[in-house]
Amino acid sequence: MVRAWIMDSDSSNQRLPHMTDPPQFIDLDGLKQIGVLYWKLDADNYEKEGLLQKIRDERGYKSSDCITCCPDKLPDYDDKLKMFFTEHLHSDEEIRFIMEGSGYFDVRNPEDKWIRIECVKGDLIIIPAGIYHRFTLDTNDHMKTMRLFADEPVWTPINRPADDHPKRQEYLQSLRQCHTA
Ligand SMILES: CSCCC(=O)/C(O)=C/O
Ligand SMILES: [Fe+2]
Repeated sequence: MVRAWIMDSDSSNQRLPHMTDPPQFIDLDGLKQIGVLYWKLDADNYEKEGLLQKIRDERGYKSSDCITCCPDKLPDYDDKLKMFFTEHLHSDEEIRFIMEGSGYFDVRNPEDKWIRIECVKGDLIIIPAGIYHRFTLDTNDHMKTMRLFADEPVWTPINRPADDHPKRQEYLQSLRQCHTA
């Protein structure tokens, strides 16, 4: 099952877990409260399993592609990983289905602390539009992921600060509504 935790304040080696001592784990409900959604799929049999297609149909994801993050398969590997790890938001959801390997998606919680989400083969994660986040490989240095998109397969990071961005405002409003409901 996916694990998530509040990160420590050590800014060395982004690929290490960076758990606090003792660890402060966040469960699936805690992730859902900040808009992050998660499913576990059978990465070796997902077409037959049918759950991915069901999620695609329900959430209207029209296109997808695959990206393999590793030194010999990702063009401009160093620059891309730097870009992925630069805190940013997107105007759409970020939907990633891990087909091989592993990596960390970090998201900011309402107190602006980093929550590290450990994603491994079979994990499907949806990071909401407007949340500040970043991505890094872990020390295994390999992750193959399917990227799903509501429309054209376009990936545009909007680096922090982007507090006035409409989707950032919309996201913050959704958190307020969640906590007053
Ligand atoms: C492993 S998917 C590449 C990273 C990415 O698309 C993104 O937006 C990270 O936040
Ligand atoms: Fe992103």
